Amino acid sequence: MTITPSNYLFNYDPHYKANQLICGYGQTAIITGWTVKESVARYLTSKEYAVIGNLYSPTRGISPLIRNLLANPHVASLVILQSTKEDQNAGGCQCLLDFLSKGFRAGVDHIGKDVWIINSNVLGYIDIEIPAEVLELIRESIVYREVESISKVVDHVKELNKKEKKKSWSNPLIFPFTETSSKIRPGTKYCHRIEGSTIAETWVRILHRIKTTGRVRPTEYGKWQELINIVAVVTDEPLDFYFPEPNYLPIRREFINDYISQILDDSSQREGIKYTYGQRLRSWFKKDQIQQVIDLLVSDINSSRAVMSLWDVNDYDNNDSPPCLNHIWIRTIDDELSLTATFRSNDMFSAWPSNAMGLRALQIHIMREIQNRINQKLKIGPLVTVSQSAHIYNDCWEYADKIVDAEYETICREKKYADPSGSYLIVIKNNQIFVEHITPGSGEIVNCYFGKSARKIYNKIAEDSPGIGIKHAMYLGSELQKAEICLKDKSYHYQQDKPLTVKS
Ligand SMILES: O=c1ccn([C@H]2C[C@H](O)[C@@H](COP(=O)(O)O)O2)c(=O)[nH]1
Repeated sequence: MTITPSNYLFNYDPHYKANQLICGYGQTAIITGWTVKESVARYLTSKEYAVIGNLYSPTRGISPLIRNLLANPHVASLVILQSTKEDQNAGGCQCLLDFLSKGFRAGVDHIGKDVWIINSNVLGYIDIEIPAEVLELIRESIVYREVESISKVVDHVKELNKKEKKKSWSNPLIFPFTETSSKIRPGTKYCHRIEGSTIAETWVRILHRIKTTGRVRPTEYGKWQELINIVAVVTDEPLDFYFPEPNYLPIRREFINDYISQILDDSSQREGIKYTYGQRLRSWFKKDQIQQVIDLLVSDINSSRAVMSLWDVNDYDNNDSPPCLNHIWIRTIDDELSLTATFRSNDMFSAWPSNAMGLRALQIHIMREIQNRINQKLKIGPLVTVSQSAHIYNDCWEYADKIVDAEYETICREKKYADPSGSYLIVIKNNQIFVEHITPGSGEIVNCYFGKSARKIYNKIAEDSPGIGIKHAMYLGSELQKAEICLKDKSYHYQQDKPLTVKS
């Protein structure tokens, strides 16, 4: 009896990101880049491929892919699909191709960890735990082809399946994987208000908050650390966007224009592309919602009906990847145009900075369009994002920690004096502690407190002004205690903001 090639079955056994892969029984691994993997799988039978999976990031995605291939040495060929703008921006597939054709060298990643760096114009890393000779073995043993459309993937895979089956090029090889753990402090689970002047600053504060108090929980993608409802308020992102020097954000300025177009511009439905936010906003519901909001606010700048919706109730039934960004509200107050957006689920490490920049671009666009049509000067107000599941995936924990270690202290050191809750002037008068509460900037007196006990006064202030800044509250506690000491021990003289001095 002759055995036809299709009778051979190989079991693909994924060791990493198993639930993100479509596994089959053939010898060809298909890497779909940013194209939805199911849109390739539907044209093939499971005997025709070994595995089908996405490759998003050259720094984080190539290592698990190579580890899985080493654990499955029956894979003889790779078909690498690069067909979307996102593939060009992220460069994952290009970097993988460069690994195969140009190799790699020893180096360190941007947090100082030893890694293999791929010889490519795109920055890509491979875990140092995989020995160099093993990486050379995989480069010599696997054949590969780059293709630019789903139909070409299918044709090529079918062609490969006509050929003789190949012998495995090695025994399965598995290498250790160092997973970083997290020391978590107690903290509230729900609703965190995090404010920063720029997207970059706010991002570092978000990373710090999730890494220190977020709950670690399993998800279908592996582990992540999560807080529920992070309300991020970006107060002063400049119109041309701030990128720190050196840039510690996970995005580059060149990437942002393409991303902005995904939020601002309509796009037609294409196989393999999930959706774009622009499409949801401009045409999905047969209305241009961005234009609706502009028209509404031109006719009534105070309207509280400026809502854009991206969530379609049908997403429950027929969308494997329903939009993470769900609602956007525009609201003007004191001539400031603010934008608030809600996300059902938000990857705060890899996605939030570009999400925030895209939304800021939308906010600027809407403000300028309204400005052009009305006789009223508008200012750009804050950008607010509400992320219901605000999470960081475990493969980013180490990077997140390094960024927090490098940047958080510096950011916190920048003094911000203006507490929107106002200021407090403390003196000793008539043998009592006397406190005046004044408005920020204009300094009008709105309330006063007096008594002999610091504790009673600060408790009352905390009850009256629960929105007071945390550092401001701590400062007031220590100032009031100093005043109480001076009241009790007449040899000391009290002066706000000055060290305790003995009266001469
Ligand atoms: O604009 C986006 C699109 C996706 N994601 C992240 C959130 C989740 O980590 C993942 C989507 O997974 P699901 O919730 O759809 O399973 O992608 C974002 O943060 N922002």
